[in-house]
Amino acid sequence: MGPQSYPGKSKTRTFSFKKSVFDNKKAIRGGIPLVFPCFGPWENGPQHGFARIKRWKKESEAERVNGRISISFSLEDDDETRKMWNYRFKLVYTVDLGENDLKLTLTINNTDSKPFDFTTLMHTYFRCKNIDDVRIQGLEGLQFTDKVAGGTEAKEERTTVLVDQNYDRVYMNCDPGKIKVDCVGNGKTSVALSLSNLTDVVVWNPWQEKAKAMSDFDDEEYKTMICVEAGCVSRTATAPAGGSVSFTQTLRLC
Ligand SMILES: O=P(O)(O)OC[C@H]1O[C@H](O)[C@H](O)[C@@H](O)[C@@H]1O
Repeated sequence: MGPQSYPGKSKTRTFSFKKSVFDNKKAIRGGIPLVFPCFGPWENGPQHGFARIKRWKKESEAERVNGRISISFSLEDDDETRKMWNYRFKLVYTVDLGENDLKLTLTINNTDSKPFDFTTLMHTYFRCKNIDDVRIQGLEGLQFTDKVAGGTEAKEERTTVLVDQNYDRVYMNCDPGKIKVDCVGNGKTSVALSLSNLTDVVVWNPWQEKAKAMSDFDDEEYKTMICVEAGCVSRTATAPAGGSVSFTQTLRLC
């Protein structure tokens, strides 16, 4: 689940795929799916966990304050989630939209009497006019795991990252206020990320061959999307019994 479009200045900035259907079985490809409690392949359940395929409830009515609109949704454990992962929890996701920014906060409440470990991520799909123009700033000097190269680690040397092939990298220990994605939306827009507790950023585009093999991906759609996903995935986070942990990403048009 996640906002399916980000209508800053009346233009759609995030991306939804033509072939995506929400059926509670498979994740939607587009918007900002929420990954929890496991990023990547998961031995107990579906890839990236169950949060993105479950139907969430409205937690509060939409509220308009000082030109912003905000609404919260929640997801609690049920028989199905406990079969995969035997913990009680309540996730609260707050979407707070201003004229030029979108603030997304995921709070993971552990309602159980034992602590649990998890990984989580906001899997943002940005729409772009042309992937060849997209540039990502703020990754220079970071260690990354290259999943396409079998999980090898390397250091990013470039000040500006462009994606021109099958790309799946987990950048670690990111500066929470430095990452910026240029030339998204209409091709002239930049979006700056401001992160709290989300220390990793995954950059993903499956490129031509891999996209062709994916049933919910049109053959040419890889050219008009880039995923820049803020998460806590290279290490697990812990929610203590009865406690909570919050993660925030703000996307600001600049
Ligand atoms: O196809 P999905 O389950 O939605 O995952 C899409 C992608 O998500 C992340 O970016 C992972 O790093 C990739 O390895 C994965 O392929």
